[in-house]
Amino acid sequence: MAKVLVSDPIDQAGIDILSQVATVDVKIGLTPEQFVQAIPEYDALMIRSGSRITKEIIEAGHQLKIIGRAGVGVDNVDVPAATRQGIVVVNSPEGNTIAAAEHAIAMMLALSRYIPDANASVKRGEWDRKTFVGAEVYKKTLGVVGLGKIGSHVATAAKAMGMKLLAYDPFISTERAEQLGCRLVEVDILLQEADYITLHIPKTPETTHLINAEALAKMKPNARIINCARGGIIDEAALAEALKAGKIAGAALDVFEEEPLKESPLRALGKEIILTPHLGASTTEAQVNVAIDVAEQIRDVLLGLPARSAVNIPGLSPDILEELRPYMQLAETLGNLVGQLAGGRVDLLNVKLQGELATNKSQPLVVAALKGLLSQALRERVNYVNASVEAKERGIRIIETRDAAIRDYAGSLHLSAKGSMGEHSVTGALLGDGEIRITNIDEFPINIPPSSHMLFTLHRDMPGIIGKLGSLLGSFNVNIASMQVGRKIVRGDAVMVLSLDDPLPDGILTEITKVAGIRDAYTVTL
Ligand SMILES: NC(=O)C1=CN([C@@H]2O[C@H](COP(=O)(O)OP(=O)(O)OC[C@H]3O[C@@H](n4cnc5c(N)ncnc54)[C@H](O)[C@@H]3O)[C@@H](O)[C@H]2O)C=CC1
Ligand SMILES: O=C(O)CCC(=O)C(=O)O
Repeated sequence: MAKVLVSDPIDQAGIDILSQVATVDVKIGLTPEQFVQAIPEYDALMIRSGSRITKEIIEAGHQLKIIGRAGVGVDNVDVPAATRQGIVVVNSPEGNTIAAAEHAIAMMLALSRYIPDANASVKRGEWDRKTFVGAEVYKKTLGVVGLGKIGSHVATAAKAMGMKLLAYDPFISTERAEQLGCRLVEVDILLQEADYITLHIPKTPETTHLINAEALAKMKPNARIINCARGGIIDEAALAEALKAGKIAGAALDVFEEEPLKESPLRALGKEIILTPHLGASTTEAQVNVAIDVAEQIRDVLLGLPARSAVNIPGLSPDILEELRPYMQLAETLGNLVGQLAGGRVDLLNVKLQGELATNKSQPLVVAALKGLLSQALRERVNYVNASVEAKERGIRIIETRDAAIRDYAGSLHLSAKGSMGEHSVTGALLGDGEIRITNIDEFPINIPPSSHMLFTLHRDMPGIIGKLGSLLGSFNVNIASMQVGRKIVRGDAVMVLSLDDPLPDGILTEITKVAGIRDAYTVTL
């Protein structure tokens, strides 16, 4: 049975789903060293934001097939390292949207009315009504940085509270912003005009310290900023300075440059700052949602099915995959075949998507062809996740072309590869029942299904050659299952394709090329 390691607190609903297909070990609070030691025996790993999955941990996970992040941000996983190792990384893009948005709204209101400090003072036995005179959000301007799922929900709620809305998001259309009642502006305008700023962007090199001393200096003295997105988007030292100097009025932070928050000048500040320990997703509802969402994906991947929210397999959604499934096998088989014909060290793969396959949706077929091409070298180490990375690292150039003209089949795939044994091409298609047919080899027409052991020859079409080859194979005790000749003109160049019941013994290829008229011979194992 497969084994899953759960290294952060996950709702029981998720554990129950995992237990349908795997043995589940819950081990919270592992040190990096303990992680490296533990991980080799696991097929899957399920985490929240508490575990940092480094390259070292990933490289030690020899059996890992999937890392599931029960939440949105995958910045605590070294995704490139996982991709290189062929490990699918999945998340739950929507399971905690509402929880995080509501936390941001709660932070905005709590900050405006000093609720945490007022509450603490009453609990201390005080009755101080002067210190905690707050501000209304009604008719104030909220600047939303990042108008994605969470930012959109925050905008909708804030609009209902009578706030005016600005938004900064270079990847969102003006129409979408207008639909949400937001005026789309540049970041500087937002910083200068907003009374409240709320951040809902991922942490990337571009967004790291987006809110630094310079940005803080542009904000109004009455402005308050909320970060329920990711630590490090705000420069914490600069924020502490700005709050101390009264350059802005307040800040509410749920996320920090380093978590858990250690020694920090932020702790020394008063009612103008609220700090929560990364609670954005911490609602019962969100935790059930993300646990179920991610556990289902882990279960599916362990059962050999696709994941619906893989962050490192672009374009391979289950719907598209379902539609393309029969063609994926075709692409892999042809990739494997052309890779063997072209020899090792392929440096160019040309993939032509023909007929009804000539659409953008067919892009995963290129990945499948690459997977097939690399399978001789990498065996089970290559998969849909790492095929493109592996190809790039090996310097394989990929040319993808589309030709919508319908030929003999509704959709067909033409691959050509240049390698150490020259340039070779194959074309293939599917019969009505989904059976694969190789329809062309090196531009010679044939019609043959792939088989485990195949022999291809390039020869002159002349009497007696088939018989000689048959006798030679017979003398080596190799049984021929089927045979076909493809030629363009009578007595011209031709290819012969043989399906064999047995693998070819060593040395026989040299004997085959000694047969008069045979120029080249290639064996292929599929
Ligand atoms: N505090 C917590 O517990 C939680 C935090 N999060 C964090 O909230 C953030 C937002 O999550 P979602 O709304 O689900 O993501 P999303 O992907 O739906 O939205 C992110 C938006 O940011 C925009 N964006 C990307 N780069 C940008 C840039 N340089 N400048 C401005 N906008 C940019 C994108 O166009 C997108 O519209 C993420 O960082 C996520 O990790 C999410 C859930 C819980
Ligand atoms: O797992 C958590 O509680 C954190 C959630 C979060 O930050 C995210 O989903 O990006």
